[in-house]
Amino acid sequence: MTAENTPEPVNYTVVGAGAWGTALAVMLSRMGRDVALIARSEKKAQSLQSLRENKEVLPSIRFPESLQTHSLERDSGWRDSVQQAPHAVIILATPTQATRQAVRNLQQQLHKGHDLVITAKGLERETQKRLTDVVREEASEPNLAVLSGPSFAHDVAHGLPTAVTLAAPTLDAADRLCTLIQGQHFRPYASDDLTGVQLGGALKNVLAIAAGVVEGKGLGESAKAALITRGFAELSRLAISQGARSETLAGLSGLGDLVLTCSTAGSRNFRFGYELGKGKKTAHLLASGQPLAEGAKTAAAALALGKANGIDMPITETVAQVVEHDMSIDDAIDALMTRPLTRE
Ligand SMILES: NC(=O)C1=CN([C@@H]2O[C@H](COP(=O)(O)OP(=O)(O)OC[C@H]3O[C@@H](n4cnc5c(N)ncnc54)[C@H](O)[C@@H]3O)[C@@H](O)[C@H]2O)C=CC1
Ligand SMILES: O=C(CO)COP(=O)(O)O
Repeated sequence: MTAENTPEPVNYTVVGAGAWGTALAVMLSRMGRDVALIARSEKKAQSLQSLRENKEVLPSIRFPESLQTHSLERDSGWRDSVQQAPHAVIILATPTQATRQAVRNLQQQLHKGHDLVITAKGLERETQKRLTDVVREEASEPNLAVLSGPSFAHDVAHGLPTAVTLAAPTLDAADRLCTLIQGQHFRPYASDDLTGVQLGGALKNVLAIAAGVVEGKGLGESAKAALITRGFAELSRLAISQGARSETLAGLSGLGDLVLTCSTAGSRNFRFGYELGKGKKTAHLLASGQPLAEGAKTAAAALALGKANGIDMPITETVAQVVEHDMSIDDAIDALMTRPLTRE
């Protein structure tokens, strides 16, 4: 290949140095790509850079040499690198409720032609908006995509086989990004259903809290199977009312992720629900530094979206009552089991 047709190297920047951002940055850099992982604070960036691992969330996962860490607090030159790159893939791995603020912070870097990949799973609490809408309000230039699906940070960081959905406005755009984001054991499937992929990821977290409650309260495996099935029905009702396609919801980013997070204490949403099932209250869990459980903030937003669209969401409503208003688990069970009988 001559110098003229050698493709320009892609700039990879991952914003948010928590579990998911770190796992994705490690996965991408293991493929020999240069990756910048951007922490919120300079102190965190320096600690990651000197330890070469993220001890708090992914202990003993060594950073490949091609992974460098920087921060939003100090411009060590990474902002210019993104700004001047002919093509950058910027992966946003901050929590849902921090997404708007994170995009505002990156506005100078978000050029036309750059790809911005959203990986958070939730709805903005105040507005009930999906994150593509939130990001569009703050930055209209970059190409938007969404990465979602059954994928624990821990599994990806350990190089275990993982399949996810990568959605973009067109299948061509999604195909192109899949080739840029795939890893040796990280397999993205292309989709053009941004709505379905986002709503599947956001709503499964609410249902995972309910599944954790079932486990914590000892309600049995039959109850859990019923919850997952009826939960999937209400997830689908809301998502389809917003324009999602049913085949997306039955895929990796919907049913796939629902099954994963409702089945194991590896999920933080499940663990949050488990503690609620054991009688703990939300305020106590938040005060004791419980790790991020996106469903706790998305439940009320999803319920409001459902109400605005005339969609019945009994499980989501019950989770919102338990999380936001300390409804007792016994009352929650009664509320669900004494609803008028209906047809499947
Ligand atoms: N951990 C996992 O297995 C997976 C997580 N996700 C999603 O990824 C998102 C992030 O999750 P985790 O990384 O696991 O959470 P985390 O709590 O481990 O990390 C979040 C990180 O974002 C940083 N942050 C917060 N606000 C920020 C801001 N305004 N600007 C820059 N950085 C900011 C925090 O300092 C923290 O390092 C969530 O929406 C989650 O649902 C998706 C797939 C897998
Ligand atoms: O989304 C995830 C796996 O696909 C991670 O789930 P938790 O946020 O519940 O840990």
